[in-house]
Amino acid sequence: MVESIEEKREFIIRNVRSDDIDAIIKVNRFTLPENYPYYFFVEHVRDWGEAFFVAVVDGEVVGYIMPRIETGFSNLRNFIPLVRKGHVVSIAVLEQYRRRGIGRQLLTSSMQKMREAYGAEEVYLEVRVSNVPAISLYEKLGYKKVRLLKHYYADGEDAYLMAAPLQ
Ligand SMILES: CC(=O)SCCNC(=O)CCNC(=O)[C@H](O)C(C)(C)COP(=O)(O)OP(=O)(O)OC[C@H]1O[C@@H](n2cnc3c(N)ncnc32)[C@H](O)[C@@H]1OP(=O)(O)O
Ligand SMILES: [Zn+2]
Repeated sequence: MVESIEEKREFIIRNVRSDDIDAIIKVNRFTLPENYPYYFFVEHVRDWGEAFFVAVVDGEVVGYIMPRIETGFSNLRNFIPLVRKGHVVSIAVLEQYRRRGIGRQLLTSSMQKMREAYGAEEVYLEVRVSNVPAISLYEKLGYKKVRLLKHYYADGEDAYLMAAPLQ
């Protein structure tokens, strides 16, 4: 019998740097149909870099979370003034590195900084209704489905808008 001793190499989570952008774009193109122009990544690194994290294994970027901060109506509470909201624009982990806690740690690190560095009181995102792995991760971290966004994606699929308080 051949035994496979595949060691799971350790990952680190660190803040994004400008020279990570090419690697982040590669991860994004491998993992998601929602892609963005180069300058979009540059602006998010520049403006929201304290809450923008990458996961690195053996010096290679294998995952990222790209956030922004917005001011608008609360997704969680009615009849209150405008709030600062973290918006998870995109999160992804290369397939071969999934299910070892990277996505969870990217999300918790970013949510903490949304509050500490930018004063966000809540966080939200959109996710395909068929994306069971991502929805499971979000629910584990306290997100609730607050709205159904019909035909949100270019291919016609619906999205859930999911949101969580930051504390
Ligand atoms: C706002 C947006 O960007 S929406 C789009 C989200 N991104 C994508 O869909 C890209 C493709 N998918 C991915 O990159 C990954 O699957 C991610 C980012 C969603 C999750 O990354 P991972 O590193 O695998 O997550 P992680 O290992 O931290 O999982 C944490 C928990 O989420 C849940 N979860 C993760 N993957 C799955 C799955 N395939 N099935 C069920 N539950 C899952 C589990 O509860 C898991 O905990 P457990 O492993 O102890 O059971
Ligand atoms: Zn969004």
